[in-house]
Amino acid sequence: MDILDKIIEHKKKEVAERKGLFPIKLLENSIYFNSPTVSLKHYLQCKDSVGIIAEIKRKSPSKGNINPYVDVERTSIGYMQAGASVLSILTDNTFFGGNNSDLTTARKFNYCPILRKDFIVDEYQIIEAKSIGADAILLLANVLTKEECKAFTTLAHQLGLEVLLETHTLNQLEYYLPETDVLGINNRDLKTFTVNIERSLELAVHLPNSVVKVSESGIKTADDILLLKENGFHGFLMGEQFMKHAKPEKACYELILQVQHALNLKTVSHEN
Ligand SMILES: O=P(O)(O)OC[C@@H](O)[C@@H](O)c1c[nH]c2ccccc12
Repeated sequence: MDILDKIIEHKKKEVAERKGLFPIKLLENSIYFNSPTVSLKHYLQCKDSVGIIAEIKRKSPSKGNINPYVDVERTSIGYMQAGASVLSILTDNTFFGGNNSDLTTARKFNYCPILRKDFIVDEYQIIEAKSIGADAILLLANVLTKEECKAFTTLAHQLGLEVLLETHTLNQLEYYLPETDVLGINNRDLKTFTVNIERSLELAVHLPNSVVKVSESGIKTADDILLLKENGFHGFLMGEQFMKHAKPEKACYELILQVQHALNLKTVSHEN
């Protein structure tokens, strides 16, 4: 049994418990349940932003503790002030140290798209995502059947949420549907933890330009982002590279400055 199997087994038990503790009727009473959402797809296509999806990740199965006591209010606001386009908040507690209130805290203080990063195995979690203030959910092709992905996408849209579909292999690109909002390519193999951003480049050539694409995991430098941008990526999901610093928002700010500087230089040299 690999780590992904363990996570999913645990998640199914957790969801069954939560359904008992917080029935759907209760979730529907949340102030966020009927609130309008902010479009991830739209924000990722804004021409004047770099496209960073900045993540709050306290720990991970591959790295252990990264920043267990992060101040979510300060860091989420700081990420947005740094020029990030989207926030990604891990809400899984057992393996990633996050929780639903991290997302709600980020929601209270920011007007931007917020991705709920968790392992969705049940429709209940999609309703829960809306009730805690998320704008978008992650669906993993690694974990779900094509039919489940389709049904979960339909429910997400009914609730006003967008879907980031995460893939890792060529076969999984078949999960992409016309109604999928954003396609993610995870550079990390969730079963072995090997990370290589080449994975994004290899898979992207099989996709039409019109697909909004996000490269996820293992992104470290401005050069990584420039390379991915040249290959048609709109979004860059980054966790550890920021979170390993005491002030993740400062690392985010510096990286965005570097990318903007490189992009400006490029425009100037094209003009000459
Ligand atoms: O910390 P990194 O290497 O920058 O990766 C961020 C993000 O892509 C990663 O946390 C992630 C991608 N897909 C996931 C699915 C579940 C949990 C976590 C993830």
